[in-house]
Amino acid sequence: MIEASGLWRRYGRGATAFDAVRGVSFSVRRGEIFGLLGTNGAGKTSTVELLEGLAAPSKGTVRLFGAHDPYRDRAAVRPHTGVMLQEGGLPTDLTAAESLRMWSGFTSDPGPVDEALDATGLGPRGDVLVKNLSGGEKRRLDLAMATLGSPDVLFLDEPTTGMDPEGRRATWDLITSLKERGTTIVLTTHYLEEAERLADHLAIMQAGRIATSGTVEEIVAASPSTLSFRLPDDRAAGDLPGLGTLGASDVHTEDGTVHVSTHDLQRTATDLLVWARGEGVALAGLHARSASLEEVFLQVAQDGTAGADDPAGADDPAGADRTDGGDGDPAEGGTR
Ligand SMILES: Nc1ncnc2c1ncn2[C@@H]1O[C@H](COP(=O)(O)OP(=O)(O)OP(=O)(O)O)[C@@H](O)[C@H]1O
Repeated sequence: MIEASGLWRRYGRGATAFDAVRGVSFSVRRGEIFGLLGTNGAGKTSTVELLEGLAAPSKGTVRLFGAHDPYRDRAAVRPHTGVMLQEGGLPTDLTAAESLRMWSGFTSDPGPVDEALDATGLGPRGDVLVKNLSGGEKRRLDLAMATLGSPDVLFLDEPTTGMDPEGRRATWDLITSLKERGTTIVLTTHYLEEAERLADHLAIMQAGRIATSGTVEEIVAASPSTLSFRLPDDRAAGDLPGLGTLGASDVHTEDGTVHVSTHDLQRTATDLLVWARGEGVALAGLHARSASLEEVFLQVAQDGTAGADDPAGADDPAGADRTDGGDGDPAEGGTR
């Protein structure tokens, strides 16, 4: 349903040019939820706007529904897509229900407004002016608008930011039910739990690039698992078998607890326990766990920071061949 190949997005030109997206590729199949994660400024929104057809890439291609360029074939693509931007820009002097009714007029095949209000938990707030809705309620209204036309592809940019835990869970349920009806969804989020719960596969962006991608299991499996324990007072980490013997990648001690990192948890745990039994050593508080998505995310953020001072486009020898903000084409200007 979505194919992004070698996407670049450059803001500005000349000395102030900045490549916010630097060679991003991925594909999303029908009925999948694709999660895009990354630190602030990593390039998520800049990427999603290219998928939405709000701007053209400086380089690379986007195809929706097999053959359509969402920027050039906007008229064909737009009726089948739903977009929830990070900032909705709703008219503030309409009520929630009036906003949805107005939006119905722009939407092909809109569903009933009452259903959209109920599905997003706004049923009792339909007659409230948008300017009087809370931040979380406005996000719900944005979501109601994005889903009003039962889109085949739905773009959700940080859909639950500002929502309370109940609203977040209700939104997760709604997103899950949309997926069950076959909607293809691209989701950006800062909530790792949200990505873990919803996304079939995800990518973590850093400094305009995809640092890692796959299912949560695949992403986490690439990072080491950890065995933690305390040794008796008369023992130190140096007494343990060597890294090679344990199949471990690192051993370090922090506040009296030994942490052993390994990509083969079963082997390292077995070898460690066999050693402990042979030596008559008790491993107090022994704890084994796989890496978490949070650890991988933090690792990517750290590595990316270290390498983020590349000059814009330094590894793009051809240079971006189109720029945002030029040539009198309003859609190519910065959209925010
Ligand atoms: N119109 C613009 N002109 C110049 N730079 C821009 C423009 N829009 C975005 N940027 C820059 O591009 C980079 C990526 O921004 P983007 O909004 O895509 O990041 P993001 O991953 O969505 O961040 P966040 O999680 O904070 O929403 C940032 O450094 C941002 O300052």
